[in-house]
Amino acid sequence: MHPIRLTQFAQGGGCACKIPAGELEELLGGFAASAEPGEGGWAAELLVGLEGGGDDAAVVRLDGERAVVTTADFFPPVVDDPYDWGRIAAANALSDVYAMGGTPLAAVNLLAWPREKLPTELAARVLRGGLDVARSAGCHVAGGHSLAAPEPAYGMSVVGTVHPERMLRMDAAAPGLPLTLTKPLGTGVLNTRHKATGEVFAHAVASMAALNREASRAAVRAGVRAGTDVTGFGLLGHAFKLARASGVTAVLEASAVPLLDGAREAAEAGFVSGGTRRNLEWVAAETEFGGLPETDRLLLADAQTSGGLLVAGEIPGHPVVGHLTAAGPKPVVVRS
Ligand SMILES: Nc1ncnc2c1ncn2[C@@H]1O[C@H](COP(=O)(O)OP(=O)(O)OP(=O)(O)O)[C@@H](O)[C@H]1O
Ligand SMILES: [Mg+2]
Repeated sequence: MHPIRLTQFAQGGGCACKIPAGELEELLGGFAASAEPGEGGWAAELLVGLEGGGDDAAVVRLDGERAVVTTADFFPPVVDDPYDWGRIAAANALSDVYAMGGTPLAAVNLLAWPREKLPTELAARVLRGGLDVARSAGCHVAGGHSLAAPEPAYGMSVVGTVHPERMLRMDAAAPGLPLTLTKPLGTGVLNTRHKATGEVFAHAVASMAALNREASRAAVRAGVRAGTDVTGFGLLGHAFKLARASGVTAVLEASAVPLLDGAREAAEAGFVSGGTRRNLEWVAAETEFGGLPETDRLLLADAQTSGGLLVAGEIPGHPVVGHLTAAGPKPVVVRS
């Protein structure tokens, strides 16, 4: 077990400590509609903003072939190892650029650190993890901001580019398309177990620290136009957001959804975060579950940290977990 258990300094955990989806939408309601330019007008055309429930990142057009993608993400420690936490947080922040089909160019660190409680040397290892993952993505880490705070938090703001006609948008999914998921679910329950017991799940760490770059490139190459990444709102929450924004119904085949080893056992043993339970509550009214058992519902709602891409289309080598139909009575249907 790690000598200093970073997860014990966090109340919540990773993407599971996001403000619940319903509350966030209430908070942001009217934010997009009220956005009128000042006297000089806008400096650039906004291609993707908060309309329709928001997307993974904001996108503004530069010209006919290039647009700028911008996003930010930071969260408390999800694992005890500082270097791994840094890698995971960076992969997660970069992921929102990949979720738009873009290429990250430069990032700046966002760091909150309880200076009296934790040694600076640990913070340096967190930043090192972030730097190593960003470098592997070909993305500069060229600055940042640091804050003394009661709880540690780390992440990045990332800027990238994307072709304006080849983005993976939340609102461009169409009936008849398959749904592909590029990483297995279960990081939420395994992180919750890690926080409670100190057991290390190396395969979950490897999955969270892995970039969504290849999946994103393959999707864009395959002509996919709609997608998102599966993070704090779980597969169900993100599938709902995609279906709602596109005006379609997402049909998920529960048995086709891959799980990390040990995820089902962790869920059955009760290592379920508050975030996951709130996800399930949020989507319950929008989802037709049939007779799907509670554990399976929780796993489909499991709040992921640095999860995979969910795209409307096929990516060779990744499982199809459902398909899209014309809008039915519910935006999400789960078949057992
Ligand atoms: N404080 C905020 N002000 C304005 N918009 C916000 C704020 N917090 C979240 N949003 C927007 O709400 C939407 C949903 O946020 P969320 O963090 O779930 O998206 P996300 O970045 O794709 O998440 P993740 O990083 O977990 O993939 C996004 O469009 C995001 O930009
Ligand atoms: Mg996202």
